[in-house]
Amino acid sequence: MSEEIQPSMDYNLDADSELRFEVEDKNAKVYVTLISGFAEMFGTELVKKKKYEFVMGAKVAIFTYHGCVLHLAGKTEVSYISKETPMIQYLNCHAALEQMRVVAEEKDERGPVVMVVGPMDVGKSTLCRILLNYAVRLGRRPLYADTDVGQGSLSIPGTIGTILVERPASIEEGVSQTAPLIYHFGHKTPSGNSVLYKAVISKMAEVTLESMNENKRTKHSGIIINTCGWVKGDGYANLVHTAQAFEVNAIFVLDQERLYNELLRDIPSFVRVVLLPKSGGVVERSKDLRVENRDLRIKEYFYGHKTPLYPFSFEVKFVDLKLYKIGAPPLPDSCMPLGMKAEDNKTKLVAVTPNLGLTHHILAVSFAEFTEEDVIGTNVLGFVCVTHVDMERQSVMILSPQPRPLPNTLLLYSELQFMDSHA
Ligand SMILES: Nc1ncnc2c1ncn2[C@@H]1O[C@H](COP(=O)(O)OP(=O)(O)OP(=O)(O)O)[C@@H](O)[C@H]1O
Repeated sequence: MSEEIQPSMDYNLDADSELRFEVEDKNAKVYVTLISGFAEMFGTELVKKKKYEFVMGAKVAIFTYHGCVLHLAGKTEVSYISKETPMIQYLNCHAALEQMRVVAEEKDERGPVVMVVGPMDVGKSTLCRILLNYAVRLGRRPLYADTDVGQGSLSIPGTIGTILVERPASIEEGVSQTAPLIYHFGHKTPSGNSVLYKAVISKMAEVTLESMNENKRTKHSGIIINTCGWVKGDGYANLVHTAQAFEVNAIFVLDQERLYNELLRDIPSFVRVVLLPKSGGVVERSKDLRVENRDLRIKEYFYGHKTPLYPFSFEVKFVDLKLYKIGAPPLPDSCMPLGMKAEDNKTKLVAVTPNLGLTHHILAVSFAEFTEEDVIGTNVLGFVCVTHVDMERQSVMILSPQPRPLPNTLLLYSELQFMDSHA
């Protein structure tokens, strides 16, 4: 078989410009090397002469403040240099946050808590990554809270979480996922259960803010909060709730003037609300691609990304499972017990009797041992996937990152599914 000759080319970038490219081919491998000068990818500096590998799905911008030469080898979908980037504005935002951190240090107060908002595909996650990278490059130790349940970066979809950021994101693998604090939500969009979403956000915010008191460096460094692209109606109400719960002191609004004006109207004036342009390079993702991405995140959870992981498969008897779903089906207020609102039902733990419908579903393994505990407000240990339900044997087969036994048997049902094609 003759090997296809791969294109390879040097790109000369002027100061304040970026090389953008996408990799779409399933088997393509694209390599980038910084030949001379200085360059960074979403805030992480490239090491000179090091070869970085990108595979299918990569949508990349390599930016330079001073000019550089980059070598690009392999089949890309598009590759071009752009001089129109909002990086200087993003850098100014970082500088403003840094000033707030200096003041926080002097007064031993909490540093900036900033929320990044905007519609879908405007580069919210990318801006968070840039701001976090710039902060750690200056020796800061900020927290990153990801409240995007659909396309979050800290764990599998259907969850929200917080992580302490101690080093710049890896060029090839993104934001580090070491030891995040993860909360189960169980739906791929906040609209799946808005009451529960708000309750989980409140709890996560409380714990995250409290954790800042344990470490002075983190306290002064602050928090960067990423949000969902759902900005209308209930989605907007969720954003306002998140801002209140985290007691934010700045909001960066990407691309949408309407959202910016709504926030100016509804958020107290001591919160700085800043409108920022989106980068022309941000790539729109179709609905199908979002579904694919969600699937990929779950696959990576069990099977790893660059470094392969080897999950375990074992049987668990129905009697050994304490399986719950959060949120009972809606009842009219008139049918509710005295003093309860229909809303309370949405955060209620409902026992699930195992059945065939569980097949392929993700289950969150709770840290809580008893239902009397605050299960919704307790973070999770990890996730398993039901690969098979055997009604005759009264058991389920599960895919788990750890060998048997389950570290805890209180499991929470998730609407998200994963077809394990490896099994
Ligand atoms: N300047 C750029 N040039 C090329 N690609 C970029 C650039 N900025 C961001 N991207 C890519 O665009 C894609 C979408 O960006 P990002 O995930 O930050 O958007 P988002 O607003 O957070 O999306 P969502 O609505 O799903 O939360 C990502 O794959 C990212 O790598």
